[in-house]
Amino acid sequence: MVKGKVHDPKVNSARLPSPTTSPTRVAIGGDRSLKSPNPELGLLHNADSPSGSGEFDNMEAEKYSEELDVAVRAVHLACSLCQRVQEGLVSTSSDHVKSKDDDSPVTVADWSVQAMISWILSEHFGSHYVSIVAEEDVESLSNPDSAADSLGNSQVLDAISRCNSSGGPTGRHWVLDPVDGTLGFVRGDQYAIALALIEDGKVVIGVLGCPNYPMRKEWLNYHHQHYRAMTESLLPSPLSWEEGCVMYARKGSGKAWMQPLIHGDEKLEWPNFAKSIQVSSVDDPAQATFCESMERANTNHSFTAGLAHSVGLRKEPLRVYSMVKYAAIARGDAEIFMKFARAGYKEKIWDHAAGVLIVQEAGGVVTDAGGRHLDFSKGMYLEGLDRGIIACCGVPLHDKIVGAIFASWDSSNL
Ligand SMILES: Nc1ncnc2c1ncn2[C@@H]1O[C@H](COP(=O)(O)O)[C@@H](OP(=O)(O)O)[C@H]1O
Ligand SMILES: [Mg+2]
Repeated sequence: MVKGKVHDPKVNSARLPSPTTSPTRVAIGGDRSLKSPNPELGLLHNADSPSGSGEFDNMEAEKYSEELDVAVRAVHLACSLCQRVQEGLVSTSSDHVKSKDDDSPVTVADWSVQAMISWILSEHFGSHYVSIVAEEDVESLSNPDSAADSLGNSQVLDAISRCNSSGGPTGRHWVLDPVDGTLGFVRGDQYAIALALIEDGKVVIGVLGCPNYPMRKEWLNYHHQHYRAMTESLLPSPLSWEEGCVMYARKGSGKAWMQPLIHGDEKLEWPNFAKSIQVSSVDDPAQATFCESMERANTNHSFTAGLAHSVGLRKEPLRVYSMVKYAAIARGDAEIFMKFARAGYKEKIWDHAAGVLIVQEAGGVVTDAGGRHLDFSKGMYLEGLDRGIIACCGVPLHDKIVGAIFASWDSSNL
């Protein structure tokens, strides 16, 4: 059994980069730094703030800056934790992977990340004020065959069980997928840590950690383990193959940001910067890359192949696990993401909230197959979702795909 690293001192003492070019950094380390108001919180909204903005813009830019700051730092920590667990998983047996009631896999990383992020949010904002909707429930941990013995202590179980909100149309709810794309995670491939804040039914901040995101978009096609070995042998300096990023956005800012993931001891010294990201400007289907779930069970590959053909997409689909697909759209590394789950499957808000906001703020469009915005106000499911999800870098491609769905749906066997 892999040991849980929720309170790993090395992870907790890491200093996280501020999302701006400011040289100032604040340690997330001990309880105090999480509990006390952070004097540097302005750093985040400085990054958001349009130049020459007036008082109103400053007020707008300050909105959610504290939440975003805490969330970005928490996701960085979660990424470090997952990287260590994944390294352990791929080098040992599948003993560390458990199955939930629906047979989907779950690992100690899922519970550890959920416990850690729940604990960070509660320490910072007060456990009575924090509502968290998250993928893992504490019942699966009570299973004698679960990883509970490696997590063990009651504080951790408390932190996990605090994530028992089911969201809804009013109030503030944090939404967490501790390890999205668990199959990718256990196979040593792509996965994501997704944290979003929903207020009165709208996603207002989104943070997506993608620990295995490659530095070259072509490498998204390769299994993570393979490209890592390949780049180590091909590239001159060890830093060249550094990978992984944390992306984030705040609703209405019209901007999305990306920080490189901090690695090992470099956590303490890593230059402090965040880079603005934008969707691709490609609107010619022949030039566009579309991505979709790796798993046939999660989306209908033959329906998307038909759509691709009818709108003139020429490239092979990019099949990637997890919300890394939203990350690829937001970074401009792919143009389209489509998902058509089998009839009866209800999409969960934690599988989309963070990614949708980041793509939208990076300039993209995300709707259901009927062209309507996704509704995050109905609890833990995307109730009312029309058939599937379409994320595009821009309106021209989006219109073409929604038009093609309209034209072909009735003749499909979906
Ligand atoms: N039958 C199904 N149809 C559609 N989506 C499914 C599904 N079963 C699981 N999923 C969701 O698809 C996510 C993985 O997406 P992808 O296929 O893009 O990698 C899973 O997230 P988790 O891995 O967090 O459980 C899960 O929520
Ligand atoms: Mg998920």
